[in-house]
Amino acid sequence: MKVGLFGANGRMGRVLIEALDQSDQAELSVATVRDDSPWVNMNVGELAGIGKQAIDCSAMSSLTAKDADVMIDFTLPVIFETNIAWCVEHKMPVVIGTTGLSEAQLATLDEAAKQIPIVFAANYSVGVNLMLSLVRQAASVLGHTADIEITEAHHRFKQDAPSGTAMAIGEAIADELGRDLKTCAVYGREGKEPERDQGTIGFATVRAGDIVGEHTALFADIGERLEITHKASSRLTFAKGAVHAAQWLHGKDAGPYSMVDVLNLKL
Ligand SMILES: NC(=O)C1=CN([C@@H]2O[C@H](COP(=O)(O)OP(=O)(O)OC[C@H]3O[C@@H](n4cnc5c(N)ncnc54)[C@H](OP(=O)(O)O)[C@@H]3O)[C@@H](O)[C@H]2O)C=CC1
Ligand SMILES: O=C(O)C1=N[C@H](C(=O)O)C[C@H](O)C1
Repeated sequence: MKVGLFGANGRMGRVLIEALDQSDQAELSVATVRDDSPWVNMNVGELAGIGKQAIDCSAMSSLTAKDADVMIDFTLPVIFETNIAWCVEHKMPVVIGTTGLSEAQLATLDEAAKQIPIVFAANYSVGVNLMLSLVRQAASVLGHTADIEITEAHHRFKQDAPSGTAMAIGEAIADELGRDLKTCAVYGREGKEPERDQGTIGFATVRAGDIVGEHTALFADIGERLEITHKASSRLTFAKGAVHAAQWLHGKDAGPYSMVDVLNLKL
């Protein structure tokens, strides 16, 4: 199966090249970069630091529908519309990992999924997708009495906050409790504040150094607290999950799919 990459030179793009090199079933067939990128014609293996590979990076404008069976897109929201429009126009299934998408962009994604198969997940690790079930269970038992706080930490280069995963954890907990995250979320605190409102879900963000990605959901009452934590120590975890998703997506009907579908995690 032929897999293509948008944004081959990004942090995730480079580890996706590595994950595809390690895959027995998926083969990297095209790796795009901006038309004016210094990486156009750079060998993908040399870009990823894994030794020379069969193909070089291509300018985005040279991409054709014959180049891949499925595309993978881990880029930034600024280029999201361009990439998804290309996939819709060329009837190309796509695995999307870009986070920080706006409400309008999520609506565009839903519209596109009426025409092409799309896997979209804020986090492609098995552990985080299991965590999304565990926090629901914790919320159903403790959530009506405990204070709920979600904390996340990432590297200094990350451009969106809170992380997509933190938002997905918040959505899962709010959904389980019948709350609307839009109205119950509190993002950071500063200065003099009234006593904590138990109906809220708090978010706190750390950006530092080279932290790959850490998330904790805290359920705290008087006398006890439960913390559910996931720590990613390698981006290869996300990349391997995305390659797995691409293989799973190949041949599927149009529709929106999640990593829970890919992993069949109906817990
Ligand atoms: N779902 C998941 O499991 C995970 C999701 N992510 C998400 O993946 C995304 C990428 O992360 P990361 O690799 O660290 O980010 P990087 O900043 O390292 O890479 C971003 C990529 O997008 C490209 N890009 C940015 N702006 C433009 C533009 N205007 N036109 C064309 N290309 C553009 C960059 O190309 P250029 O260098 O030329 O600008 C680069 O290839 C983020 O949204 C992150 O949150 C990350 C890890 C896991
Ligand atoms: O930007 C990152 O690096 C990551 N982004 C994703 C997110 O926003 O949740 C997933 C992972 O934590 C790494």
